Order: sequence, then structure tokens, then C-alpha cells
Amino acid sequence: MGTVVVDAAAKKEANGSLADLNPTVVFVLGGPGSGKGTQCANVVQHFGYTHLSAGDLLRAEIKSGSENGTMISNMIKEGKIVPSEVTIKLLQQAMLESGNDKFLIDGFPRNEENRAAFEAVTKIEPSFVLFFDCSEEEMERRLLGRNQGREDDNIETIRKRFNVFLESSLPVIEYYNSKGKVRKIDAGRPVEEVYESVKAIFAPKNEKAD
Ligand SMILES: Nc1ncnc2c1ncn2[C@@H]1O[C@H](COP(=O)(O)OP(=O)(O)O)[C@@H](O)[C@H]1O
Ligand SMILES: Nc1ccn([C@H]2C[C@H](O)[C@@H](COP(=O)(O)OP(=O)(O)O)O2)c(=O)n1
Ligand SMILES: [Mg+2]
Repeated sequence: MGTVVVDAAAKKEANGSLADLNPTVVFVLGGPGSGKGTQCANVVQHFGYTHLSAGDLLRAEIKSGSENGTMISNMIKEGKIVPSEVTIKLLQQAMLESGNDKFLIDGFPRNEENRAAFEAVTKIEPSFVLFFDCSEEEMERRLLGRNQGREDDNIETIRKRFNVFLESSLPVIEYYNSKGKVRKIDAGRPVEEVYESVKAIFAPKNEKAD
């Protein structure tokens, strides 16, 4: 399954099945280090979603030895956003393989191209968009302390990623905000406090979720 060259027939088939699935999708957005992955893990435990991190899928694709691996790796090291075609195919495959119909899509869409292409290809509209709002100082501190051996968690690439976030990702959040879909969370607080706010968004009112 290593290939990422988009095969038209396979793409059509994947789309057909995804449309049949009519999945519930929540986009989880926020700057690098804002805590998207950390909070998604909490939501998965309590609310039955499948967590799909676009960055994790791209890193797995590099490791798998795919023919696009070098291109993806170079783009990630530069803090750049990989062409939508590649990322959307990985997301579609992961959704179909999961056996679930509720997804947290973390770190996607990261630019207007991602957003428009996903909508055009999958016809999926997110139920809402979680936006983790965090200061650059705090995000930088967290990224430098993340210790996951990531090639992009160095100060030079971090600065580039912050610029890409401001220039390309924030406009996507503004787009969804204009549609009333953004649920903004103060992500600069401790993990447990942030999760309290996240939980309140997912938990049906008057019901308890632990
Ligand atoms: N609320 C928080 N307070 C302090 N550290 C956090 C918080 N949320 C996440 N972290 C830590 O910050 C780093 C980045 O978090 P992560 O969830 O990977 O963010 P993202 O996916 O948005 O880049 C990790 O080392 C994580 O343990
Ligand atoms: N939609 C996406 C998501 C991530 N990427 C690439 C570019 C990003 O800088 C890296 C890392 O993304 P990831 O979401 O794992 O990073 P953070 O968790 O926000 O720190 O992956 C992409 O090209 N397109
Ligand atoms: Mg992450």
C-alpha cells in the first residue's frame, strides 16, 4: 500500500465508500504545539472518535518508504505544507480503514488549498472546528520540550511553521468562523483545564462524561 500516486479508479472507489459512510468530522486546528494531539487523545478515550493527525499520517508515509517520502520529508523539514492530493489520500484511506464513522481530523486543513480540495473530493463538511488558541511563546516552549525526535522541532523550523500558521492556516480558521463553526479554546492553560473546555463542547448538555 506504499504508493501515493493517485490512481483515478482507487480514488473514485474510496470516495464512493466515504460518501456512503456519511461520517461525522471535527477539524482540530491550532498552531504547532498548541496541544491538538494531546487533547485529541482525551476525546478519543471518552467520546468514541478516531483520531487522525495529518502530520502523523505524513510521517508514517515517509517511514513506509513511499515514493513521495523524500518530497514529504523535505517539506516537513522546511515547515511547508505538503500538496493536498497526498494528504487527502492518506486521510481517506485512514477513514475507510478505521471502521468508525466519527473522526477528529487534527492539523488539517492547514491552508486554503487543503480546505477546498478536501471539500471538493470528499464532499464532507465538518460538524465544527476546534481551535486551540495559544501564544507563540508557550507553543515554542512546548515544541522545544516535546522530545519526540521530530526533525521539525528545532527553533529554525519552528519559526517557519509559525509563519505558515499565521499566513496560511489562520485564514482557514477565519473562513470557518464566518460560517459559525469555530469553537475557540484557550489552550495556554494546563492540560486538564483545557480538557474541561474541550469536554464541554463534546458532552451533550446535562449529561456527564468522565
Ligand atoms: N496544556 C498544555 N500545557 C503544557 N504542555 C502541553 C499542553 N498540551 C500539550 N502539551 C505538551 O506540549 C507538546 C506539544 O503538544 P501536542 O499535543 O503534540 O501539540 P500539537 O499536536 O498541537 O503540536 C507535547 O510535549 C505535550 O505533551
Ligand atoms: N495538513 C497538513 C498537516 C501537516 N503537514 C506537515 C507540515 C507540518 O509542519 C508537519 C507537521 O504537522 P503536525 O500537525 O504533526 O505538527 P504539529 O502537531 O502542529 O506540531 O506536517 C502538512 O503538510 N499538511
Ligand atoms: Mg500534533
